[in-house]
Amino acid sequence: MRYISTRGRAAPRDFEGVLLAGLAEDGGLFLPETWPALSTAEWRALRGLPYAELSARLIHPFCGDALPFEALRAMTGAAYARFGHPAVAPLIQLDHRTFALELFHGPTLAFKDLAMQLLGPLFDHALARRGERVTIVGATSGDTGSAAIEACRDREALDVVILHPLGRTSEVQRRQMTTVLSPNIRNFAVEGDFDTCQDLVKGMFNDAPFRTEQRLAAVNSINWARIAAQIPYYAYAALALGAPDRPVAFSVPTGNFGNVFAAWAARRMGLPVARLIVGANRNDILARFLAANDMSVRGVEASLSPSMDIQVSSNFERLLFELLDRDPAATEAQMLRFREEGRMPVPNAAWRRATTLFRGFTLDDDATLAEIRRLKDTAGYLADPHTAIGTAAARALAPEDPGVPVVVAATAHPAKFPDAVEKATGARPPLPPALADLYGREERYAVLAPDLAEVEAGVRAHTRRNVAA
Ligand SMILES: Cc1ncc(COP(=O)(O)O)c(C=O)c1O
Ligand SMILES: N[C@@H](CCOP(=O)(O)O)C(=O)O
Repeated sequence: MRYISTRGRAAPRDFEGVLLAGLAEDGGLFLPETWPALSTAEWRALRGLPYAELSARLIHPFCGDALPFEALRAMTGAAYARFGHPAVAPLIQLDHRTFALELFHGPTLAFKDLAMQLLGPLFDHALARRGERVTIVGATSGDTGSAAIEACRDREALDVVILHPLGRTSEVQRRQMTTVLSPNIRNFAVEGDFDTCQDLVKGMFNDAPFRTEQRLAAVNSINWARIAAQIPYYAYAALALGAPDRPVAFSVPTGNFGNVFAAWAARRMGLPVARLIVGANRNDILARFLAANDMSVRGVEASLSPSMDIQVSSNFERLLFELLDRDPAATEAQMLRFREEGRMPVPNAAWRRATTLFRGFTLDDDATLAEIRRLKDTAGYLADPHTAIGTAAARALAPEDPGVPVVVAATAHPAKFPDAVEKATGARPPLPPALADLYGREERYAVLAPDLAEVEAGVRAHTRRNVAA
């Protein structure tokens, strides 16, 4: 399997190449040159498989010769054995046609663990084979950071630097990152929002000498391997509900567009997906795009669903490339204009194509609290604020055909956002036993200005220290 950049000017790579490269050198994102597709009979043959087996079978077509199937199967087996539920990603029925796909039974209680627990061993495998080490730089609005840190801590060939927006995550999210004191981990709190952090990460990748010197790698969903590892849970849910002989819809609380793009990729592989519902908080750029082709940045605002406090969604570029019939020059022109002007006039034909599958939905904080309360009252279900946006979106925008079930990506455990959940329901969700002492642990992080030179200096100081150690 070969991968090409959405901007067309970076050399194509194999799976291992894109795993280690992260962002393409031309600033674009990697995508498979051709999409693997399964026939109806092949999808049927996957029904009833355990999660680890299903994920190995669906991810392997993206790996090609770079990784033998048995090696990948051993990795998925070990990764998902760590999860706190035997189904790994259980499906919970909320009403007659709505289901929550719980993606938060991994070690850091958010959907990021599904991919990140696999990324750690994938990095190890590739780096051991090459005799190399890398510096991982990542940006987080709260969940990617802790999942990456948990997956990469104490791994010999990895140094990790995570940027989070100062004061803009929940306290549980921050502590999950900053209390990990492993010598290969470094946390920076940046005076800015998530978009600032993500921009700094891309700035480091686009600084070619620094990128080479530090041998940078990515754990954000700019890394194709993240998306590939998020595809199987959509198939797992759909197969359980009757696919490929029954279509399903997904409602996905969305920020960086990686999770819903993985659902789009599952559909591209032949899974019958009738609709993709994109849920947003007041940072509603994607909902405005889908409603009225208004892709314009208005500045990130803080909300009760901080992981979705994002305006510049990295993975939108992957969808845009597909909507523009894989025209890299047109994609690059759009992205450069978006960066310069903060708005992107997507050609009408491409926008209309997007709206045949995607619907956008926005929920403010008060309505999010009301939805958390409603779920508790009607289904006895405790949802975190991100998931609640997904369930409200599912009710509002379910397909007209009542025979199509709607699966909501339940992206985080309610205990990660105890203040919001308590405010909505009066009940404070306790942390699971493995994190029960989180508030008593020592924290370590440095506060940095949103300045590329300062951040690069911080990364250098971290990796030098590790080289010396
Ligand atoms: C709990 C939670 N829900 C939803 C999202 C949005 O997902 P994505 O960034 O893949 O769109 C995130 C962040 O990624 C998250 O942490
Ligand atoms: N919501 C994310 C933001 C980064 O998303 P990613 O999927 O690109 O890693 C977070 O919680 O950090």
